[in-house]
Amino acid sequence: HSNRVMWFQDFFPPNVCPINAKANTFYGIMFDAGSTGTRIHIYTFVQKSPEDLPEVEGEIFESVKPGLSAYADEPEKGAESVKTLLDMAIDAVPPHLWKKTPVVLKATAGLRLLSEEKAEALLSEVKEVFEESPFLVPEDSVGIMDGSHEGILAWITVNFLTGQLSGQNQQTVGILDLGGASTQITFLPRFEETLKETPGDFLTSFEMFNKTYKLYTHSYLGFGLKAARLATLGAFNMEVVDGQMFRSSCLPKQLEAEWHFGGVKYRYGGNKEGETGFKPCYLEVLKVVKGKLHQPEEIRGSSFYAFSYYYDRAADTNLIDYERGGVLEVRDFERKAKEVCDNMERYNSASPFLCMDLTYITVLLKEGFGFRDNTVLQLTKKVNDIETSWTLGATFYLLQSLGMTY
Ligand SMILES: O=c1[nH]cnc2c1ncn2[C@@H]1O[C@H](COP(=O)(O)OP(=O)(O)O)[C@@H](O)[C@H]1O
Ligand SMILES: [Ca+2]
Repeated sequence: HSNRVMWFQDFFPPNVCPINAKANTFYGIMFDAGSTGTRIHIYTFVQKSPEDLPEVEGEIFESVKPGLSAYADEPEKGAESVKTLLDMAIDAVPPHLWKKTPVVLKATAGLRLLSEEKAEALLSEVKEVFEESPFLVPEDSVGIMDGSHEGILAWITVNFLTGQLSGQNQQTVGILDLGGASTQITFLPRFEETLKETPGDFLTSFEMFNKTYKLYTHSYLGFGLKAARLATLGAFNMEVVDGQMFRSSCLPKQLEAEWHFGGVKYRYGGNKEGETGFKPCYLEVLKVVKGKLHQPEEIRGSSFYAFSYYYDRAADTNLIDYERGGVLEVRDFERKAKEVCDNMERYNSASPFLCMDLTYITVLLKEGFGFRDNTVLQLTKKVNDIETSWTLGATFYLLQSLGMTY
């Protein structure tokens, strides 16, 4: 690579292109169209020399709710929510770099669950918004991301930010992402046995920063926290009959309410007459999870980074500090689930789903992935002030494919 010209050199005269000054700063804009919200990440990078990995100098982050899938029947409105966020990038990126700054939107599980027609309508409206912007719009700039990429790119992000992708002694960490509609698990297998025991479609080779990683990764569609709520209520993927009521022992007894997800309205409530509390709730949730997930032996003893709803629910219940995150064991989620579910009346002010959510997280970790009670989870929202989201990995991948980094 030694002869490669840094990409910016051809539009600065050589005498004003000081390699160590701001000229080697570049930007990337990545949209995360998640099932519960749309987010923009505007990254600033500095590449000090072609031999080093680029450095992330900063990130501007903003989000809107609901997610694109909530606009399934009014795609222009969905695209408008993207436009609002993109306008921020106009202010954040210096005008002379607009044309060199790529903008991409990747949608995840919310759009995977829509019909192809509705998803396509939304994406093509978004594409129009991009094309009217002053930024670089690569081919395939708007689309639905592959589930395996979602896990891999989050793994790249976390391991890049924790310094595991540079230098010699790489001790990579596995990651757990719990979204609204899907959940991902990704790690670098250490044992030959794991590779042998794992179904082929759970293993993906991936090249990043001149290295190839063979990762274990899988995205379980329908196993995100909100999809799991519907599954527990027996309402996931159901034709909802008008006025139909879904009940669960994981909800406060007297509760009756309505909930919108993926453009559908659901009525739900507690077990007015029957049982409520941790035990019956656990059994109810277990039906949703049991036997549905692959359990790699190797992960039982190792520690994982966890974020998204793992983080949010741990922070909501003071298991970790909302700003700083923290370290937990799987059994801490179970302890908290018991506490909340067996005292539901005391907790229902925050969210009526708190008991169900904590129980689902417990069941997913223990009975789904097969983690032990004492498996350690590092709950992290940010590392060095950068969000632990697949979006950073996706931006690296994008810059690499455009020849802007090595
Ligand atoms: O940039 C981020 N950093 C950390 N967490 C994020 C970020 N963006 C979204 N999340 C988390 O993702 C979860 C919502 O999942 P999402 O809406 O992405 O569903 P999906 O992944 O199933 O499509 C929430 O817990 C939210 O806090
Ligand atoms: Ca997500």
